[in-house]
Amino acid sequence: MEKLHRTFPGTPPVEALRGVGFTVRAGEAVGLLGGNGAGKTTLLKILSTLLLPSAGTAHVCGIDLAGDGRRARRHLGVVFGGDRGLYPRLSALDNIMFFGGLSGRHRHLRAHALAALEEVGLADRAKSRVETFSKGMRQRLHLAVGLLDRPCLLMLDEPTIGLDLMEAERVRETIARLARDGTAVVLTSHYPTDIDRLAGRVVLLDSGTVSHDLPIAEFRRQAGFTAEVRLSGPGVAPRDAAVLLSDASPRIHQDEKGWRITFQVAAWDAAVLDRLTEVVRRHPVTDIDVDSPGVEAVLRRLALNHA
Ligand SMILES: Nc1ncnc2c1ncn2[C@@H]1O[C@H](COP(=O)(O)OP(=O)(O)OP(=O)(O)O)[C@@H](O)[C@H]1O
Repeated sequence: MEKLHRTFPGTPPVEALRGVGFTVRAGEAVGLLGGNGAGKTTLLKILSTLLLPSAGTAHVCGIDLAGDGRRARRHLGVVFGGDRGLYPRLSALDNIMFFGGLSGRHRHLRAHALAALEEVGLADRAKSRVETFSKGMRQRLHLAVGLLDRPCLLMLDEPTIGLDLMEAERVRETIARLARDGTAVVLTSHYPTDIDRLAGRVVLLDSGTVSHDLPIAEFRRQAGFTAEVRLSGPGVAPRDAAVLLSDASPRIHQDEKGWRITFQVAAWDAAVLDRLTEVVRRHPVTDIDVDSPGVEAVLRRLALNHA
């Protein structure tokens, strides 16, 4: 994508995209993030040829999306979250055959449809009506439709929305496998876990422009700390522990079961470890949890800086 602009007419006009450009390589999964109204859906619509940009260009597998949308579409897969866009009274196989037919694919359609169902773990339910499917199964069927043409670019808009933990994980596993096998993936999600688990890179949109485009490890470093540590123990929170850790802004939580002190480590070094050891030596610490910052911590920090 290069310098993509999209303005929606109105008074005043809305500039949804203001010069967005980035590249997604084969086998790369990019997490497309941004608050409500940042421009994610507009961008996905342009990339799936549903909307033309006001200016700028985008290519998929070397094909100009605006110039030859029909040919480009054969290389694109689009998966939206939620229940939209399936025919409940048709079987899974008939749904996928229908959408395959619409995209102009006729040769070996049935065999490809069955292979896509196999890929998402629905082969044994191929003949069942979609109205008998759980949300997770419907979402996997959406994925199967998106996979039918073996797209080189797969776009997923909130692919795990409304799914339980197990189903969300199954969907994520399928997406991760596709990226490993060489598909370029662009994924939006308001669930940080999706991005943490899947994205190799994060592109953050802010009011229609790219504010961050970083490998995931570097994006996580924007959180401003290396680790969050939680110490807990029985009884009353030790005051000197908070003093020992004072430059790490410790937060103390006390309840009837005991205490918990949470603090952030900017960078691990001997001084931090010494102070931690001192707390453990002086007090009956029963648990130490250490977490690296995830995407959520970064987004929280950026939102705070914004405010
Ligand atoms: N058809 C339209 N007509 C007018 N304005 C629109 C239209 N579609 C989107 N917009 C506006 O463009 C901006 C970007 O919207 P978009 O839906 O792309 O954001 P988003 O990042 O997908 O947000 P969300 O996370 O809430 O889905 C918003 O200000 C929105 O109101």
